[in-house]
Amino acid sequence: MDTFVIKRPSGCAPGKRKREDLETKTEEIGNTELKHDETSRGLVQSEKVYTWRKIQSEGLDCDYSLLFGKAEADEIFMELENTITYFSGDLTKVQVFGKWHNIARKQVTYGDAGLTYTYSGVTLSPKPWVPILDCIRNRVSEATGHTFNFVLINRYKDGNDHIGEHRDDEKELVPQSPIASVSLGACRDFFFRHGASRGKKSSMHVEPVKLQLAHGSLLMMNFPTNVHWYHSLPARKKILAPRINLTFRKIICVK
Ligand SMILES: O=C(O)CCC(=O)C(=O)O
Ligand SMILES: [Fe+2]
Repeated sequence: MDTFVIKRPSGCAPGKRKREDLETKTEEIGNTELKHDETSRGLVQSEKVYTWRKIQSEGLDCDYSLLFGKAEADEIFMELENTITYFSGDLTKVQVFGKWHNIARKQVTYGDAGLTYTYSGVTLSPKPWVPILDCIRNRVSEATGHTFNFVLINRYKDGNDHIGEHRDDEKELVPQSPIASVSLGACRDFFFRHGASRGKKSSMHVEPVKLQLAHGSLLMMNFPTNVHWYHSLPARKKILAPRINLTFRKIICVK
């Protein structure tokens, strides 16, 4: 009888990473089901099946799913806490209308060698990939079919930390590429507001879109969301637990 070969390219929990290409008939199931398809050669392969929620409005197109079950998400969160080192010094400040402010969270970037991007007027190179980030990135690619060469990580120590309204519309991004936002830790509210309905002189009324980004979730922000819509993660004083968000992006490679 043919062997059942189950490829596990996506195990992100630290103890599971080396078990790729393991030959087994049994499989652990996290938050996702596993689909086993028998091919004509009798080879059985496994594939995770994700349940997606489509979020749409005028020029907004997002997909939301749980990428990791609780146990795996807990392990990934701990591994990130143990391995990720965040920016310090001047890189923890941003300039808004000429004035310097401390950002209300910690940040760092990782990515492919040779990439550069501009952050608050400074051109930087991302840190090199580390195994836990490779694992998460692979899982996102497996779930979405998209590839990414860069990640911006934000750490919110508690509900006081936040990010103000902005669009992810940097000129370094590959035009029309999606942004994949993975959330771990405390569940937080996340808001989208249409650019034309912001402020007192808004030209039209479009209902804001409010989401909750759960532990282990993936939010795909597809084109043209970031053309028309601003997003934010407001402060929530009652939240005491930390949260880590990773936005995987595709940056233009100029070599
Ligand atoms: O923390 C989040 O969910 C959003 C982060 C974000 O908008 C960004 O990094 O551009
Ligand atoms: Fe953003």
